[in-house]
Amino acid sequence: MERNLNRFKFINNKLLGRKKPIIERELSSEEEMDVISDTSDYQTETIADRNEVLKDCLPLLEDPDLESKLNRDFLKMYLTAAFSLQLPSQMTALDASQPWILYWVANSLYMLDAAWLTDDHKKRLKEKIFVISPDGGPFAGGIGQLPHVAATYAAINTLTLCDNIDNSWDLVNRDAILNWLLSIKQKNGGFKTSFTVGENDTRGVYCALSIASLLNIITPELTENVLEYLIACQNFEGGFGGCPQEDEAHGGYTFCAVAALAILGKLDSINIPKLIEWCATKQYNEEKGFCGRSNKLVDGCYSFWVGGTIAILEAYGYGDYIFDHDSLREYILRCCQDDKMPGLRDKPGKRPDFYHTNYVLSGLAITEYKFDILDKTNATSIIVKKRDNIGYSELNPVNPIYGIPIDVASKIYDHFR
Ligand SMILES: CC(C)=CCC/C(C)=C/CC/C(C)=C/COP(=O)(O)OP(=O)(O)O
Ligand SMILES: [Zn+2]
Repeated sequence: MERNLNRFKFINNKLLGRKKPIIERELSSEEEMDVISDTSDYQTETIADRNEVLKDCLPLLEDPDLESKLNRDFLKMYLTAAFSLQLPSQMTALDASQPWILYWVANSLYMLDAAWLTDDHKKRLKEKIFVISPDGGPFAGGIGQLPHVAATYAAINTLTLCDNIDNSWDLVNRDAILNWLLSIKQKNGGFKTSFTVGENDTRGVYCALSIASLLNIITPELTENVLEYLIACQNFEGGFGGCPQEDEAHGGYTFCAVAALAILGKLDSINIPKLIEWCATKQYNEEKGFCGRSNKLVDGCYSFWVGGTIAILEAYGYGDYIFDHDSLREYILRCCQDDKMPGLRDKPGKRPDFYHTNYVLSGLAITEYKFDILDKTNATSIIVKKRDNIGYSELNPVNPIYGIPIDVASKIYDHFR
């Protein structure tokens, strides 16, 4: 047993993960019948971790006294407190992510009820963004920091949610943002996160294209080689890794690649059936929610990263029932909220936070609507219909490509055209 454990640790540490060689074999249909996933004899860290999660989730999923209902008022209290209370000191770790916090809070409030994001909130959000970057962009994560593509994405989404309060959309320096995006563009079609430094992966591509399409500053120079870069990120699993020809498929990087392809109007350039299969297999039967990578743990934020990817596919006509909507709702409503702690969380045992509140809520909104698109060359022209026979949490529908409500995305798009 001890020997086995060491062997599995060796396999886990040295062979699994990003360096794992890929072995694919076609099975005959008879062989397929014999393949039963039976891990009962083995104990690996992965299996032990998942069993712990199941121990926490199953009682909540099966509790007859627990109601599968969103506690909207509790969430409102949690989100509005962000405007009046000093944030806890542990949040200094997010010092370079200030526009992200603003976006998560504003977006969550707006999804719950557009009127809950008041004009006073909007003015304060807008002021904060322009205090960080008084020149109107590109935007940094905090005062005195370098402009960053993810901070600029979050800042533009926040200003979009603020609905041009005090004419703030016209204070955005679109020329400076375009020139800066071109300065972080790489020859291989990717984007670095900052000028000369930072990561180059599908997050950068998505943020750059999302910003540029909302502000109407997309040029041929900006999109040169981007399609080739994204196509090369889809791997044998069907999902997308962060970088071309390199990475394990991951829900976050897959969302970024698929949303970027939608903005380019090029979803038909990838292997859609494999992508659908990969997305569908990220939902666990037992926990009912999504994980972000094969054999990893369920996490509420993938309700959006994977659920949003599926909603994009649905909008572009690639299928209506790629995942089990009712099951995801059960995971979200029973395992991601708690009547003692406001806010939404990754999984039972974790503390709620603004990031998970935003993406779990966005995922919940996605379960309640059917997605379609009016004009495939305009990613803000997504439309929705309420799904039949599914619960309703009175959430404003989200445009899954931009991660903001449909109405505000199309409003800023129209403003700059
Ligand atoms: C717009 C933008 C910048 C989007 C970012 C998308 C993205 C990459 C999201 C992933 C976030 C996440 C939960 C990472 C955890 O990885 P992990 O390895 O700790 O967790 P795992 O075990 O679930 O894979
Ligand atoms: Zn998460």
